[in-house]
Amino acid sequence: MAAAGAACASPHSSLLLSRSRPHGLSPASYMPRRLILGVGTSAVAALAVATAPPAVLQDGAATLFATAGAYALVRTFDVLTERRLVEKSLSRKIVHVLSGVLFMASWPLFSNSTEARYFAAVVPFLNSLRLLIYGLRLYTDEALVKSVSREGKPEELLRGPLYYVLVLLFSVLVFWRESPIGVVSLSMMSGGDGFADIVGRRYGSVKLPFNQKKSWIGSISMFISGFLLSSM
Ligand SMILES: Nc1ccn([C@@H]2O[C@H](COP(=O)(O)OP(=O)(O)OP(=O)(O)O)[C@@H](O)[C@H]2O)c(=O)n1
Ligand SMILES: C/C(=C\CO)CCC[C@H](C)CCC[C@H](C)CCCC(C)C
Repeated sequence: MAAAGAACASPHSSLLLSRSRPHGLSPASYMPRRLILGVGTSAVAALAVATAPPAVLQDGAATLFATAGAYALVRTFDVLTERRLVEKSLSRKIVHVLSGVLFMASWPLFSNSTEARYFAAVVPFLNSLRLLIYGLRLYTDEALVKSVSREGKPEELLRGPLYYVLVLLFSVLVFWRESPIGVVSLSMMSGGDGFADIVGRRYGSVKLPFNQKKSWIGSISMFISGFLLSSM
């Protein structure tokens, strides 16, 4: 099994083994070993295929995991702001950064099937429904409003946060993991924009000549963090 595993791990190991005769082995004793290795390798490959979970199960589990993660993220920052461990405006930006970054980080959990992107799209879709329901005040969710709004008004959910999850939804459906356009755009929107705020608000005393609300350091942080994130 270990030998077969090693042969699987490196495609050359099986070739090397079949060309060179190990010391102390007669051709007679060596031949069956070659045979066993060959059979073992294909058996392990067949076993791996047979025991792999069906794509639909894998994608279903990944969707559940990411949906629960999104819920936990918002709850965590609600608790942190409630206990005054994190400032409200900082909490909103951290949720902004982490939502996109962790969502992209969850993509490898999905299978390679053609339907995988639709499963992944369920996560921003559910979150957009959630923002609509609470933003329109059909129900109330204090935690969500506190974690992602500026002033604590439910209507605010229908602006920045809703546009944000709709961009995630669009990018997953159109670009998924296959195009760098999606990854770069989401990295800029989540990481770049979030870091521009976090750094710019604290250290951005020198403003851009054409926009007095934005600073040089904030804009530079946006490009650097967006670039680093998309290259990861
Ligand atoms: N290039 C940038 C972007 C942002 N900022 C800083 O981050 C703050 C928020 O910027 P932004 O994220 O663009 O604004 P919003 O999220 O729309 O607004 P809010 O201030 O309500 O968070 C700005 O006021 C500014 O201090 C900056 O210095 N340079
Ligand atoms: C505060 C926000 C934008 C305005 O600046 C972001 C709002 C985020 C949403 C309420 C939650 C979005 C969750 C993502 C769709 C999925 C995250 C999954 C991950 C595994 C945690």
